[in-house]
Amino acid sequence: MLFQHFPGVLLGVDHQGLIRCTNPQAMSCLALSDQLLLEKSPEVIAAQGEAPVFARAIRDCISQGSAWQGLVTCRTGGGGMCQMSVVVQPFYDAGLACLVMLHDISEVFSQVLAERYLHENNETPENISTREDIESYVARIPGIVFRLRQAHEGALSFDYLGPGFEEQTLLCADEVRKDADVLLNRMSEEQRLKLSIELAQSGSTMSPWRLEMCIDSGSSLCWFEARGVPQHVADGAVAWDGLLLDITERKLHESQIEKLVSTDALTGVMNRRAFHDAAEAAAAQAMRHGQHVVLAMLDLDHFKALNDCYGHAAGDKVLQSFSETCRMSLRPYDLIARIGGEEFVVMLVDVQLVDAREILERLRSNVESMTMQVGDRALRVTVSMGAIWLDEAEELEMAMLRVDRALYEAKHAGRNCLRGLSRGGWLDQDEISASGHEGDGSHIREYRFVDTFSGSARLAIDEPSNSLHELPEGPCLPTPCPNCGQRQLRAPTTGTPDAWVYCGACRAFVCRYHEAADYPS
Ligand SMILES: Nc1nc2c(ncn2[C@@H]2O[C@H](COP(=O)(O)OP(=O)(O)OP(=O)(O)O)[C@@H](O)[C@H]2O)c(=O)[nH]1
Repeated sequence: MLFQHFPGVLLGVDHQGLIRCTNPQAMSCLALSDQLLLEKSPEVIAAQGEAPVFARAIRDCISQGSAWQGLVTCRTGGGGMCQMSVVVQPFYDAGLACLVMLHDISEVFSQVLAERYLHENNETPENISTREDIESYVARIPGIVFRLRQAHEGALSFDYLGPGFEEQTLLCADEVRKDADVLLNRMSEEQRLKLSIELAQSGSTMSPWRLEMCIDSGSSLCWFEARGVPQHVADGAVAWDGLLLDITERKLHESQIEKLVSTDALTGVMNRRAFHDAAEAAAAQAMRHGQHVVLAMLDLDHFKALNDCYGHAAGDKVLQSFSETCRMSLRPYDLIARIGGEEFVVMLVDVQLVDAREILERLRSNVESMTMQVGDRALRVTVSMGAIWLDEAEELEMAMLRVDRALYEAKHAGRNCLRGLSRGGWLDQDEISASGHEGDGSHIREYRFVDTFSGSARLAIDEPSNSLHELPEGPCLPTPCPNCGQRQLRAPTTGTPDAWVYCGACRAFVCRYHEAADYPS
């Protein structure tokens, strides 16, 4: 009985997930015969790209008894497509595990229009039995039925907005009907643009469209899945019959799952996988805008000993406090991730190079002064850090290798310190010192970096622009070094009288260019 008279397509699915029975509407609505459907999985009727969601809904229904409602673009026997509202529900009878109920939303829409006609004219169209029938039919359809019309000049208006719109969107249906912008203005710029692209494509190819959109009701954010089927209407304009389905709960669930898989459970910071994606995106964006990006690797010192002495639970507590200190010491848009047991990475985006050193130093010192109470003891830890700034177009994997070497240097140098790496080699922190040179009233400060990796020297000038100037590998000056007498003085080829001159023998900046070279005074 139920199968014969159900006002839509019904598929009975067994415990293996295969269709066991259908109703006559499968043929009349989808033009699919029993031969094509029986013993197949229900997702065979779903259009490409839609099948996985549909298959999962059926799997979950069979294994967990959970029901599902959604919209699926289905293939019809004639080679066409249609938008079906789908309900998957457990059904333990006659060897079945669940029922799949499908309603064609265009069909629903014509029923809705018929209902309106019925209401306005107080007449009964031939194909409709009673208003109660239609109302109960429409009530079974999940979502808000609409007809959206686009006039020739592109203006959008709603011919029809079904019941439930006001409760779900908290917007006044009458106002939205008069002016679609009342609804569209609640969407982000990006989603409005997506919608207009979908509508333009759908209007020109007369194919269905589908979009997930977020509507800001003022007091909350609601997610909807919208689908529309186009048709030409009387005045030659295009109208879409469609459904808005509230998917807020699903979106919330998805974002919780996303958070779970991207977050380190112990510390709440990002895990390695999430960091990789976020760091690549952040670095690419910063590079596009000409901003500096600094990557640092942090490793707690003697953590094994701490675990051995005070127990794993105390170690866990230290990791949590350490993460919290990182969060508090950095800006909200800097990235922090735990990539191993007691190993973390930090990415500072849009940072001036000299500031980066100060930020990381402050973090190191905050960790040093942090105390954690374990029983009657106050524990202290220290952290070693390696830091590099990212080169343009450098792969993140390569940068991770470089920063790992910088961290190794920090451990090697006695721990609880920061070591950096220039483009060519190590920046030995002990050698980094502000020379106090203030230019002539300008804000130029000079830093000395001795590159112990390659043995050559670099001169970094902290100008207001924070740009880094490397000492070119120019020829030796003929003058001997005022310190050691060796002839190994080098100066920038663009050397101004006040530029620093580096002695390869002393491995230090020893004098100004005009003091060393035959500079015309
Ligand atoms: N409590 C706790 N310990 C962890 C966790 N993950 C890794 N560890 C421990 O962290 C310790 C890391 O030890 P090592 O790699 O030898 O490093 P270290 O003792 O910090 O020495 P240095 O890095 O050289 O200063 C190991 O004992 C791991 O068992 C965790 O989630 N919780």
